[in-house]
Amino acid sequence: DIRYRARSFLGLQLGAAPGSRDLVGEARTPGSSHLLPITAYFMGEEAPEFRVDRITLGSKDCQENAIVVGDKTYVIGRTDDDSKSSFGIKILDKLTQTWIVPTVLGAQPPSKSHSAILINEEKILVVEKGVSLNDSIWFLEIDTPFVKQQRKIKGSEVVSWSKGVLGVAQKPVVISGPSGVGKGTLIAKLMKEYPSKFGFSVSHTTRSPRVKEIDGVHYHFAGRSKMEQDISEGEFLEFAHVHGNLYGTSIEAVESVTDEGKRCILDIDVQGARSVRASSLEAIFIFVCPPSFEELEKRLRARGTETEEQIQKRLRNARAELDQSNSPGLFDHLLVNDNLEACYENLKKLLSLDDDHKDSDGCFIEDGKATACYSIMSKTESEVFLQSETGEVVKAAANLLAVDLSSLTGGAPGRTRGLKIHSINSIDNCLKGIR
Ligand SMILES: Nc1ncnc2c1ncn2[C@@H]1O[C@H](COP(=O)(O)OP(=O)(O)OP(=O)(O)O)[C@@H](O)[C@H]1O
Ligand SMILES: Nc1nc2c(ncn2[C@@H]2O[C@H](COP(=O)(O)O)[C@@H](O)[C@H]2O)c(=O)[nH]1
Repeated sequence: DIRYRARSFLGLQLGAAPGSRDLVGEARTPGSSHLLPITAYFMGEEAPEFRVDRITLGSKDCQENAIVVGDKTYVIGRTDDDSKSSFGIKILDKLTQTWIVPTVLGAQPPSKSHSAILINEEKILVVEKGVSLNDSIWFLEIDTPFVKQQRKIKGSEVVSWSKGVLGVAQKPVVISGPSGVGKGTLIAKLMKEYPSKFGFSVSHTTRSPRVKEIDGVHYHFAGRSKMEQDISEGEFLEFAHVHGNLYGTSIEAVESVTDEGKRCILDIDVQGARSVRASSLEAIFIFVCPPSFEELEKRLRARGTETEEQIQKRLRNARAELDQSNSPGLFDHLLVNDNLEACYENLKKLLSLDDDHKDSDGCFIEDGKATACYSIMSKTESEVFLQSETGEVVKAAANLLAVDLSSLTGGAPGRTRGLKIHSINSIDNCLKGIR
């Protein structure tokens, strides 16, 4: 039913009289020439300035989608500007009756034509047409933990693009512990033994390189102002002031490892671990303890990389970090690094125990690289159905795809991993799902 489908696309109440709190537009349903009279009214008046009056959903000239989420309406539009086209996003706040132009974080979709649907209070699914299926699934994060965090930092409205990635990656491993406990030593052993399985998240830091440290390998050594600017532009998953310097994990540092099909290892302090815990990145958190405070001091001195003043600072901070290792819900595992070999064996055991996520399972689409032209047809609680624009719905059941929403896992901001897509064998299955 065209009206039903248009309503579920837009989240709008159709046929509402002027004066009601409804948004308005004109909707053309996929494969149909019907135009539905939807005129957007707001508090008795037409919405000002950015009026949504030409929504042509699912057709080639798709320009705008309006998605209602509580008191806000997100308008996702495509703007053609000289030779370049890009996404424009505006938010209508019903309470204040104002249009807000949010800061948009993350790499944006290719901005061809698209369809969109709200999948939960945190994310809008956007399906791009005329690109490969691998590149067609995007999420506009509107209220994920990452967006909430960025909103707080910027003090203004923020949304963030996140690309859907087929298949499930293994959870990254966050390793924390006081300076000198042996985190780097344990990670180096792991990377040496399993070079194709694990990849190191190369952090940024404002501290000076030590002898033998290589820029881009051990750290990205950065100037403070550039790093602060990149942080304010949302490029970092987490950052913290540690022992008098700024350290941070860029989103790219984690995603480049995961994109290589490797399990990402992060060596970060306790503040950083807390931030990652609060982010959308699902990870395993390990705290490494020294056998005693005296032994920690001995190792730090024996390493010979810090001045006496820096050693004292690191030891003071170590006490605070050790206190926080028991914070409820922060660390999943504690490892005591007394005998190095024994600790390393325990680390390996612990990591293989969590081997429940196999790489790239659950994707049933054979050719994700072929150019696809799908638009969103409908949604159930756990799946979104996509219809090929080149097929006729009733006859060509193979042209229907289901995106499994239950399988999504948080990647670092910028990617949503765990996408499973399968073709619908029978139109009946699909219709059953919709009903
Ligand atoms: N189990 C161990 N027994 C004795 N020495 C160790 C052990 N583990 C690591 N070390 C030594 O302790 C020193 C500190 O180790 P490492 O640099 O790996 O610590 P870290 O936790 O990574 O420190 P930071 O947080 O400052 O980077 C190194 O000289 C290392 O060789
Ligand atoms: N929050 C973050 N902490 C980090 C990051 N990279 C490293 N660290 C931590 O800093 C201290 C000191 O490291 P050092 O190399 O100067 O000895 C140590 O505890 C690391 O775990 C980061 O990106 N974010």
